[in-house]
Order: sequence, then structure tokens, then C-alpha cells
Amino acid sequence: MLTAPDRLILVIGDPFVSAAAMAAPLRPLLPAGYAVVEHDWPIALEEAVEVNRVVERAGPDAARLAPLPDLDAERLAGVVTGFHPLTASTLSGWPRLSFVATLRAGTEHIDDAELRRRGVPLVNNAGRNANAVAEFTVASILGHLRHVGEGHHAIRTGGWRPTAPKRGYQELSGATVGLVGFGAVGALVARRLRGFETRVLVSDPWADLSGHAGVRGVPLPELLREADIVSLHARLTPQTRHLLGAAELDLLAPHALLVNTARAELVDEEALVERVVDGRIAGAVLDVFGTEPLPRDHPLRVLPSVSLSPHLAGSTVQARTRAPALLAERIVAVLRPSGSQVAAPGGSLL
Ligand SMILES: NC(=O)C1=CN([C@@H]2O[C@H](COP(=O)(O)OP(=O)(O)OC[C@H]3O[C@@H](n4cnc5c(N)ncnc54)[C@H](O)[C@@H]3O)[C@@H](O)[C@H]2O)C=CC1
Ligand SMILES: O=C(O)C(=O)COP(=O)(O)O
Repeated sequence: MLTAPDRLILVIGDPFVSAAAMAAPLRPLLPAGYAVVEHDWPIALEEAVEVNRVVERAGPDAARLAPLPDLDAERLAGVVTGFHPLTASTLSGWPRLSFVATLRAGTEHIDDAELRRRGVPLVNNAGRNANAVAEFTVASILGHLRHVGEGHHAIRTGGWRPTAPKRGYQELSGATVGLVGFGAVGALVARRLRGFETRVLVSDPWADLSGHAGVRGVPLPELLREADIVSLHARLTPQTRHLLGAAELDLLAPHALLVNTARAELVDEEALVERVVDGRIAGAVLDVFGTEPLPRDHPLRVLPSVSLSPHLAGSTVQARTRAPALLAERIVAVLRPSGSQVAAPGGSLL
């Protein structure tokens, strides 16, 4: 006889990945007695991005939230969200949660203090698009050094070779690259760089560098002084905001290139612009900005020594396809009975 499932899992999709795509790999892995309720976040991509920027800066309570379905809270065992924020007040209406999960690696959009207090594990999706970001980082460094964008633009606008670049066309091989942050993305960037015969310096107070051949851990000031290319891969937290302020930027060599595919607020953007304008820093490669989309009259738009991309580093077909399956495995590990991998109470599994 068929009985109604007594435990529900709410899956909240977003404009990047639908609830159906998120739920598909999870459903067949769930133990008996669980049912999935799919709910799409009915807002446009632009607004979703804006809500998430607000959340990353100010925490989930600052977001404008779309209403979630009215479910029997006593039966709600888990919630899976993409970028949709989950505030303390939303979570407090669900007293029987066994887990909360997000398709993202970052968990800024979830009030984890509330979960920690209740001992509910928060499952995140570390590394879901790390390869996408790592490849993009290396590609945009190479593109910048060889002026690929300018060449393309020159041909598109009826010309041929672009105006000769000030420092000529540079090779990556032989350069000293400094990675600030050595988590999922930073470690992969180091691996991808190995084939280019670069010297790699790392500054990350918490990373274990053993097992990573060819990288040397150094204090941040040393990295900033020595690197030809500094690439940022730390997460944005209150502690890492303006990790590179004016004083740190002044340690960079005059020929140095600053690369940021992580978060704009890791750097004092105004101080960076000033230094690129007056030539104290040779150039920058930026995928992330204090305001996105970048305002039309922003000085970065016209600086010749800066290569820009519209927050694209993590967006690949492979990353989006891989993420729901990767997360489903991680959720099921939390739901499994004792003896299997279980997150620390209130902690993140990964
Ligand atoms: N542009 C894009 O499309 C995307 C950007 N990102 C960004 O890429 C960055 C890296 O992401 P993941 O590698 O997944 O993060 P992760 O959490 O795996 O690694 C971050 C690392 O930063 C380190 N860290 C913390 N404080 C530090 C400090 N003061 N100095 C140096 N290192 C410090 C941590 O120890 C950790 O190893 C994040 O900012 C993330 O938001 C991620 C995905 C897409
Ligand atoms: O910055 C982006 O575009 C991201 O995709 C961040 O996602 P994450 O939290 O690293 O999974």
C-alpha cells in the first residue's frame, strides 16, 4: 500500500538552476519516506544577482525575499537552496529540519548562526565551479599578457594590430605568481599554472600546502613584493574585506599585474584605480566589481591597462551540470544513519 511520505525536502530553484534540475539527482538517492517539493524562485536573473550582492554584504535579513510555499512545517526535513537566501526568521518557522543545503560553495545567504544554535548541519557545495574559475583565471592572465582583447577589438572595429602595448607582449612562463587564498580555486590555479613553468607563492593563513608540489607559502607582504602577478582567491569575510588596501597595493612592483576573479571587496577598488591611473601598478585583470553591472561611467571601463570580464569566471555548462549531482551525494551522506559521514552539529560538511 502506498503511504504519504512523512518527510518533505523543499528544493528552491533560482534563475541559474531550476528546482527540477536541482532535485533530479537527489530524488533517486533519498531513503524511503522522503518526498521532494520543487519550488522555483520567480524572479529575473538581474534581480537575483542584486539580491545576492545585498546578502553577501549585509547578511540574509537584508534581502527582498519571494514567498516560499506553505508546507507542513512538522514534516519539513530539509531545504535545498541555490542562491535564494534563508533568513533566521524563515528557518525558525521550520522546527524539524535535519539539514539545510546550498548548491553554492559560499553560505553567506544562509543564517548559519541560527542553524548552529539548533545543531542543524549546513551542507555546502565546495568546489562546484572551482575548475571553471581556475581555468578562467589562467585564461584571462594569458589573454591580458598577450593583449588578445585589444587585437580582437582592433579587427572588429576595422583595424588590424592594436596600438603597440606599453610593455610589449609578455609570456607567462618564468613569471612569479602570488596566490592570495589557497582553497578550492587557488589550489587548482596552482595546478593549472604548473604546466607554464611559473614560480608560485601562496599566502593563506589556513591552507595546508603539504602535498602541493612547487608552491611556497609566504607572508602576504613578501608575496606582494615579489610577485609579477598577484591573483586573489580568498572568500570575502569581514576579516578579508580590503585585504589589499592602499598600503598593501603600494607593496606591488611597478610592473605587477593584479588579478581578481574572487570578490571586488577584497581590494580597495578606489585605491586600485588611482594606482593603475598613475602607473604605480602596471595593470589589472578583473572579473568582479564593487557594483555589478559596472556603472557605465566607471573609470575602470576606459583604463587601457585593465582587462575586464562581466563576472563570468564560474559560469560554465560543466559547473552548472555538475553542481546538483555533487550536492545530492553530500546531502544523502548527512541523511544516512550512523556509521556514515555526518556533519558536526551546526557545522558545514565541507
Ligand atoms: N568570479 C566568479 O564567477 C566566482 C568567484 N568565486 C570566488 O572565488 C573565491 C575563491 O573561492 P573558493 O576557492 O571556492 O573558496 P574556498 O573557501 O575554498 O577558499 C578560500 C581560501 O581563502 C583562505 N583565506 C581566508 N582568509 C585569508 C586571508 N586573510 N589571506 C589569504 N587567504 C585567506 C581560506 O583559508 C581558504 O583556503 C571566493 O571569493 C569566491 O567567492 C567563486 C566562484 C565563482
Ligand atoms: O561568484 C560567483 O559567481 C559564484 O558562483 C559564487 O559561488 P560559490 O559560492 O563559490 O559557489
